[in-house]
Amino acid sequence: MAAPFTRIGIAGAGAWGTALANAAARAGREVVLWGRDGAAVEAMRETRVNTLHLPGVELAPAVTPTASLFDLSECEAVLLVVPAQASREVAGALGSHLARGTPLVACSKGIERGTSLFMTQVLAQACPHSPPAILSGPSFATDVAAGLPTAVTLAARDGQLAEALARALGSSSFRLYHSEDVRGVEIGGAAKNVLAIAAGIVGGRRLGASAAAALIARGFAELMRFGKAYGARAETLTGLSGLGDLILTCSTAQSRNYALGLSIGEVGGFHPSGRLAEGALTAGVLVAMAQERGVDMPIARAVEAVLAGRSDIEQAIGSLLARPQKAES
Ligand SMILES: NC(=O)C1=CN([C@@H]2O[C@H](COP(=O)(O)OP(=O)(O)OC[C@H]3O[C@@H](n4cnc5c(N)ncnc54)[C@H](O)[C@@H]3O)[C@@H](O)[C@H]2O)C=CC1
Ligand SMILES: O=C(CO)COP(=O)(O)O
Repeated sequence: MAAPFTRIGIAGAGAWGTALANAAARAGREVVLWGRDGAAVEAMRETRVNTLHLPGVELAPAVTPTASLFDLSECEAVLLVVPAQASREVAGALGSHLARGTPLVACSKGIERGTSLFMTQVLAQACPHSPPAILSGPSFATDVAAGLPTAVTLAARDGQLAEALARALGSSSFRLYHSEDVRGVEIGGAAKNVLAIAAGIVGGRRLGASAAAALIARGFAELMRFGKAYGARAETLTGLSGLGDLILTCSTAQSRNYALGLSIGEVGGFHPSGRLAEGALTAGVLVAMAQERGVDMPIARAVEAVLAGRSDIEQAIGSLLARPQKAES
């Protein structure tokens, strides 16, 4: 029988971790929310607001903030919600605290640089006694925190586990679909962030709504090609975590990745804002992995070249438009 998941741990008290903590509380769970910054956690305990990352949103009464990883040891499942590149470090530190078999759900969107591993592969290595799962889909932290209707996908290799976790975290405003296609779900979230930077550049350069739509459609073709080459199912890539999240993130400056592209398009160069934009960290490894399997991803390549300073925007746009005409695929 699946665990009842009475108590859920959240490792990472940024915008998304805090929003997920409230969502889990809304689903009727007891929630322990871990953040690494002791002073910020203390302030959260006193004010019941995560002023730094999710201002204006009150923590639900069932959420207990803590700066001690030990406090996650009683949790029946833990959501890992730190930036993708920090996932190995935090999952490794969690390992000694979690009971054997406690599911660990990756909620970040990226691919590990240096190893080219997807998030659940990183978790499996760093925390080998926990079955890994992935939660991803079109969902801004502010929307989820506000209780606006949102739908995402939760995947685990064990379909019964995915279903039980989805049931434990879901509510009328936060709907979770379950899946066994772990790879498909994690690829969609990682790739769409890179493509969203391109969409932002198109917006910042004022290239028009037609170009924006073309970018999404051709970007989706790249995501599909990459996903198929790495073992994703087509129906996952066309679902919430693939096409759904691509459309969301390529459409509004509410996305930090789109906003980064917007500023590049407007200003003409890459000036890091200090806000997390996972696509900027994923672009290089995504393009390298595409190349390795012979997958053509011209838009992702152009984003990577701009971010690395090897190409300016006019060159990047020019190289995309100058590609030889070909059959649509
Ligand atoms: N904000 C959003 O709307 C959504 C974000 N995500 C994903 O969630 C992940 C986290 O994003 P956000 O929470 O929005 O970022 P954020 O910038 O709001 O928060 C990141 C948190 O991680 C912590 N952190 C960073 N490095 C750490 C380390 N080495 N050890 C421990 N903690 C560390 C920071 O202190 C901070 O609390 C990203 O992969 C993002 O793509 C997914 C869906 C929605
Ligand atoms: O993943 C997200 C929405 O689904 C959040 O996007 P950004 O990280 O670009 O803000």
